[in-house]
Amino acid sequence: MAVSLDLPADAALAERHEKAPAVGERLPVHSAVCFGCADIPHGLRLASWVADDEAGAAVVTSRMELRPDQQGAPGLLHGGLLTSAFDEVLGSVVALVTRPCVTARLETDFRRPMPIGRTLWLRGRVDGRRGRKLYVSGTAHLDDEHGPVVGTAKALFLKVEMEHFLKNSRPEDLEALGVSPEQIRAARS
Ligand SMILES: CCCCC/C=C\C/C=C\C/C=C\C/C=C\CCCC(=O)SCCNC(=O)CCNC(=O)[C@H](O)C(C)(C)COP(=O)(O)OP(=O)(O)OC[C@H]1O[C@@H](n2cnc3c(N)ncnc32)[C@H](O)[C@@H]1OP(=O)(O)O
Repeated sequence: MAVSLDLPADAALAERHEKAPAVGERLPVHSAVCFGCADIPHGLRLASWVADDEAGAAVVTSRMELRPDQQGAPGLLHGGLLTSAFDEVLGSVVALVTRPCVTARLETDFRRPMPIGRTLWLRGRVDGRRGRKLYVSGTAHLDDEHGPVVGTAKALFLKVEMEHFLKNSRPEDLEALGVSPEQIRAARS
C-alpha cells in the first residue's frame, strides 16, 4: 500500500544548513555528468538558485528550457521529464538541509501541457523533517516564476550514509570522484 506523503503533525521546520549556499546564490552542479543539472547535451540542464521563504524553510528555484529532443506528444514535453526535473529540484533542496539523501517516493500531478520552446520555472521546498525523513513539495510554472502552474509534486526523501553509494554505485564512477578501490572493497566486504 502506498504510504502518505502528507507532512506529519510533529514534523520539524527544515532550515538550510549553516554551510549551505545563501539566498540568491546559484547552486553548483552535483557532478559533471548529472542528468539533471550538468551542462551535457542530453541532460535537463537545470539551473538552480537558493530562494527565500517566509517561514525560513529551505527553498530552491530552477529554470529549464524545453527542447525539441524532449518531446512526448508532438510539440509537448514528455511527462517523465517533468518528474525527472522535480526529482532534481527536490533533491537539490533537501541537500541544503542535510546530505546525502535519496528519493524514496515521488508523485507528480500534470496540470497543463508544457509546449516545447517555452521555459519551466520550478520551485522546491522542504516542508518539514522527521528523523531521516524529509517531506518536500514542488510546483512548475510556465514562462515565469509566477506563471501558470503546469505541474505539482510531493516527495519523501530519506537521509542515507555514504555507504549507500560505496556499496551500490558503479566502482569506476566512485573512483572518478577520488574514492579508492580499497574503500570500495571495505564497504562491500
Ligand atoms: C565518499 C563517497 C562519495 C560518493 C557519493 C557522492 C555523492 C552522492 C551524494 C549526493 C547526491 C547529490 C545529489 C543528487 C541530487 C538529485 C538526484 C535526485 C535524487 C535521486 O535520484 S536518488 C535515486 C533514486 N532513489 C534511489 O535509488 C533510492 C533507492 N531506495 C533505497 O535505497 C531504499 O529504499 C531507501 C534508502 C530509500 C530506504 O531504505 P532504508 O533501508 O534506508 O530505509 P527503510 O526501508 O527502513 O525505511 C525507513 C523509513 O522510511 C519509510 N519509507 C521507505 N521507503 C518509502 C517509500 N517509498 N514511501 C514511503 N515511505 C518509505 C519506511 O516505511 C520507514 O518508515 P518508518 O521508520 O516510519 O517505519
